[in-house]
Amino acid sequence: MDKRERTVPVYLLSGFLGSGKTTLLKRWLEAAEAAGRKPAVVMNELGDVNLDGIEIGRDVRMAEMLGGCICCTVRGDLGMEMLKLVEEHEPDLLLIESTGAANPMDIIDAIGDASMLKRVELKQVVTVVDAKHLQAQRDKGTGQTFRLMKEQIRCATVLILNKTDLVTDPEADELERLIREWNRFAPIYRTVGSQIDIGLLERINSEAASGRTEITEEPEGACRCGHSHSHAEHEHAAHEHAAHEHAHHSHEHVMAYTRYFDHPVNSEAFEEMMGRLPDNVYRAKGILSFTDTSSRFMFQYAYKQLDLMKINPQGEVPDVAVFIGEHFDRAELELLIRQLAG
Ligand SMILES: Nc1nc2c(ncn2[C@@H]2O[C@H](COP(=O)(O)OP(=O)(O)OP(=O)(O)O)[C@@H](O)[C@H]2O)c(=O)[nH]1
Repeated sequence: MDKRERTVPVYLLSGFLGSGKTTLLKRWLEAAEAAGRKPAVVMNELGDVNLDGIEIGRDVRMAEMLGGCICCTVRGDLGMEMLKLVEEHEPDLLLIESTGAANPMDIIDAIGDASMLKRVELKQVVTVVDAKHLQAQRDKGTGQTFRLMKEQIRCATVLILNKTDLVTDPEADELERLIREWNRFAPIYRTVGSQIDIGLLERINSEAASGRTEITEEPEGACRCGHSHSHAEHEHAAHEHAAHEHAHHSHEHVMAYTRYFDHPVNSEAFEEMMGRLPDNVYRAKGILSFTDTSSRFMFQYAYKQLDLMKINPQGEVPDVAVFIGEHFDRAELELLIRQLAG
């Protein structure tokens, strides 16, 4: 069949900050490449630089949407970027990685709008859940982060309970029960390093996201995305709208601070500084040159866990760090960073 007549399947990767979406995206791209399929990617970052994109192969067609979240500030651009990718590159599949602060409901709407203009079809909403973080949020029991995580879980057609190496088996059982209360339909897979059979991920439950599932009553705790529950959607239109309004604003508490570095820093001082980050800075990533090593490093920090990887980025990539958290004091953070520079 002529590629232009085919429908391009779209997979949306959702999940809170640092849950393992990029790790999954990389696996997906490897699987697509191994199967001889051509993927295209839309990556969205809250910060002004796409650090995750550096890890993705240069030959993958990618649209970067930076400095805002596709579910609101740059939402209008998503459809356009998708259509451009499809038009120009005729991919076999399209993967969209949203920021961890995004509410999938709004992105699903935007994909729906794009599908009216081009043959693209949302196949799965894959929500990656950080087991340890969900556990901590559940223990706290309130707050915008907890509500957003719940929303992301509700909208999923497939759920990945990731980072299960950081919880015990009984704790993972408990978390699955909690997730089930919010989403009764999506299969749940436990993973470490988002390791899952991608073929399976593409096959399972494949009608759910595209609106073909017939559901005669809205089950308690069901997804409110309105894409898989067409009956309920009409009956509860007003309620849906209220939920939408609320959800649309539910992540405004999350903020990003992008900091460029003019000089290399000491690696030990850097690790020490990361250990002193305030609790409300729960995610950070960046690329740095150290005074005491010859290679450059990419760092990833999620909920107190710091990983450093040697990298050799292509092209001009500045030394930069992006810090993401809730209502944190930028001045306090800047002070920590200045101390680092000596
Ligand atoms: N312990 C543990 N760490 C993991 C696991 N999966 C991913 N990580 C680490 O968690 C960090 C965040 O992973 P990413 O894949 O970048 O998460 P993300 O959801 O794309 O993050 P954002 O783009 O900030 O929303 C990285 O340092 C990963 O190496 C896991 O199963 N266990």
